[in-house]
Amino acid sequence: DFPPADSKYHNYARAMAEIDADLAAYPSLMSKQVIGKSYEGRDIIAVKVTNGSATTDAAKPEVLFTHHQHAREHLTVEMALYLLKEFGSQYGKDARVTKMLDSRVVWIVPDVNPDGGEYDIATGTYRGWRKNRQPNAGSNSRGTDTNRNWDYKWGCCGGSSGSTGSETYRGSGPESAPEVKVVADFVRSRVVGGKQQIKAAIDFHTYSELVLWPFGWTYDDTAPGMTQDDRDAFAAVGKSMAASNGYTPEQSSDLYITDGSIDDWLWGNQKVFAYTFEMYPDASGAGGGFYPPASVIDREVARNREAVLQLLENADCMYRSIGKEQ
Ligand SMILES: NS(=O)(=O)N[C@@H](CCC(=O)O)C(=O)O
Ligand SMILES: [Zn+2]
Repeated sequence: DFPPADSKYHNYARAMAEIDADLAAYPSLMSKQVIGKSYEGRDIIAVKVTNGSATTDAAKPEVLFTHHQHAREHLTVEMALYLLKEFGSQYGKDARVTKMLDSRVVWIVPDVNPDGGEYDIATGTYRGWRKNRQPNAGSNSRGTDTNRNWDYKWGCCGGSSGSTGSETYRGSGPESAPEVKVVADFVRSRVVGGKQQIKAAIDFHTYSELVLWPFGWTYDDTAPGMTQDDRDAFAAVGKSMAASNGYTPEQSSDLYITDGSIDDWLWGNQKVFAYTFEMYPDASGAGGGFYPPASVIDREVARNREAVLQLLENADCMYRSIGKEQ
């Protein structure tokens, strides 16, 4: 479990229990589905948040929030729990939240890598673990970096490693990590009538306080599959979200080249306007690096409230942000 001083953080069991309590408290807004299992057999869940009695779901654009791809980035699970609490408690009270839950479907996958998260805290002292806990054939090194395992330009461009011991090991093939296949299959299941219902997404990470958008595999702003309008819409909404939380907005390759990332696949393969948020602390790491004190949780999860609302409000047409309909 977490060290005693950090007992406010939720381990897997406590996070799942908190979510079940939210489901019980807000039955008309929330439902849970198990979308698959981690390598070690833990449930990977998706929580659906919408006013079920409003117009049929078919008419509502969908937005996906994913959390905890990287084991040591525990603040991102707290971010998921905050969103569930905020949506549940503010529906019918806050006009923007109410309007969004009446007109959007929100999917929250609160823990993509539960095995890694549990391993990181299993001894009561943080291990600094990043990857999943899947063994690698012929190697004593465990773990695939799930954020290099998505099936878009996998291993194309020096943005990942082929060495099993590397922190950015891309796996034996695209979607070789069970956790990635589970979430990718879920996203593919949201193609209805040939159209992907999910329009926008945020994958939460720590740290450095950044709002990132694709592509990560190339330094170029535009490329096949990313027109100037696409890029300008990504940047316009990205900059607006960053202005609200004080993070730095940039294309993810401005940080470093990554290949096989979730955002490149969500946009490149599914045309989902997908962002990565790197949460607190800033790039200096002052404030605790991957392990900020529990005292900052409430402030740092609430810091993204406005950005989340802005993405929801833009999700029906991201090009509106650049004065286009497309
Ligand atoms: N959270 S993190 O691992 O330090 N940074 C992310 C950045 C993701 C990205 O650039 O798309 C990663 O390298 O997967
Ligand atoms: Zn990360």
